[in-house]
Amino acid sequence: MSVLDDIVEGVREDLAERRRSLPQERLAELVAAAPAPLDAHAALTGGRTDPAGIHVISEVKRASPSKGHLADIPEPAALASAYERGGASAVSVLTEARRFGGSLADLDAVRAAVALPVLRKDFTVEEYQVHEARAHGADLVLLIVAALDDARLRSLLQLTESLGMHALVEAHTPGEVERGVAAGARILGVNVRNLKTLDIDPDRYAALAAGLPEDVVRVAESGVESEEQIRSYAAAGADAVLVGEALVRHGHPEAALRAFRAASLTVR
Ligand SMILES: O=C(O)c1ccccc1NCC(=O)[C@H](O)[C@H](O)COP(=O)(O)O
Repeated sequence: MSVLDDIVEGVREDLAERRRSLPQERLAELVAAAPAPLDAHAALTGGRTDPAGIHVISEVKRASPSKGHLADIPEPAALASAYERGGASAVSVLTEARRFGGSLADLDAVRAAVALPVLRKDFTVEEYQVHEARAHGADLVLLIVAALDDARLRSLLQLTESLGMHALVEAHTPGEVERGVAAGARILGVNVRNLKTLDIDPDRYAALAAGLPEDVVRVAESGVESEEQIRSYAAAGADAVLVGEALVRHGHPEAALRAFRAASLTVR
C-alpha cells in the first residue's frame, strides 16, 4: 500500500467516527452559522509582482510521515499570529491526526487568532470533510489529485466553491496538473514531494508549472529550506510557496517569513 493510500485509509476511519458523533444535518447548521469565508484566491493572486514579495502560505505542522516529530506547537494560535505578523498571506493547518498530529481544534484555534485566509490541510475524499472545513471557519481546502478520480475531484471542487471557499488543487505529476486544470482548478499547487518515496525534488516545480494557464494561481509546495529555494521557486514563476517544516523548526518564524518574502524580490 502506498503512503497516500495508507494515510487515506486512516482518514476514512477517523471520519466515520466523527460522522457518528456529528450527523450531516447538525454539521449543516454549523456551516450556516460559520463566519463568511475570506477570499483566499485574491490573497494569493499576484505573488509574482507583489512589492512585498512572493506570497507565503505558512503551515502549522507538528509531524510528518517523512520526518516524524517536527515541533510540539502547544499553541497553534500563537504560531499563526507570528505568521501573520511576519507577512503570511494565508495559514495552512494540518488537521490529519495520525501522521501529522493535527486536529480540527487546531483549525479552530488558528481561525480565531488570525484575520488571514486559513487552509484546512487534510486528505479530502468526502463531501463531509468540505462541510466540516467550512463549519470550522476554513476558507480554503486541499484537494489532492492523486487521491481522487476525475468525477470526485470535480464534485468536491464544485462543493467547495458553492460554500464560498476555494480549493488548493495539488498535483505531483504532469498528468495530475492536466487533470487539475481540466477539473477547473483556480489555485494549483505543485507538490515536489514524491508521494511514493517521500523524497523532495524542488526542480520538479518549474517543469510541472510551466504549462499552467496564466490565470491559475501557482503554488510551490514543500522543500523550502532556505532563501535560495524561495528564489528558485520565485524565478520559476510561483505566486506563492507553502512552507511547513522550515517555519515550525525555526526559532523565529516571524523573522524567517520576512526573510523568505524579501529573498523572493532579489530574483526580479
Ligand atoms: O510532509 C510529509 O512528509 C508528507 C508526506 C505525505 C503526504 C504529505 C506530506 N506533507 C504534506 C505537505 O504537503 C507539506 O506539509 C507542505 O507542502 C509543507 O512541506 P514542507 O515545507 O516540506 O514541510
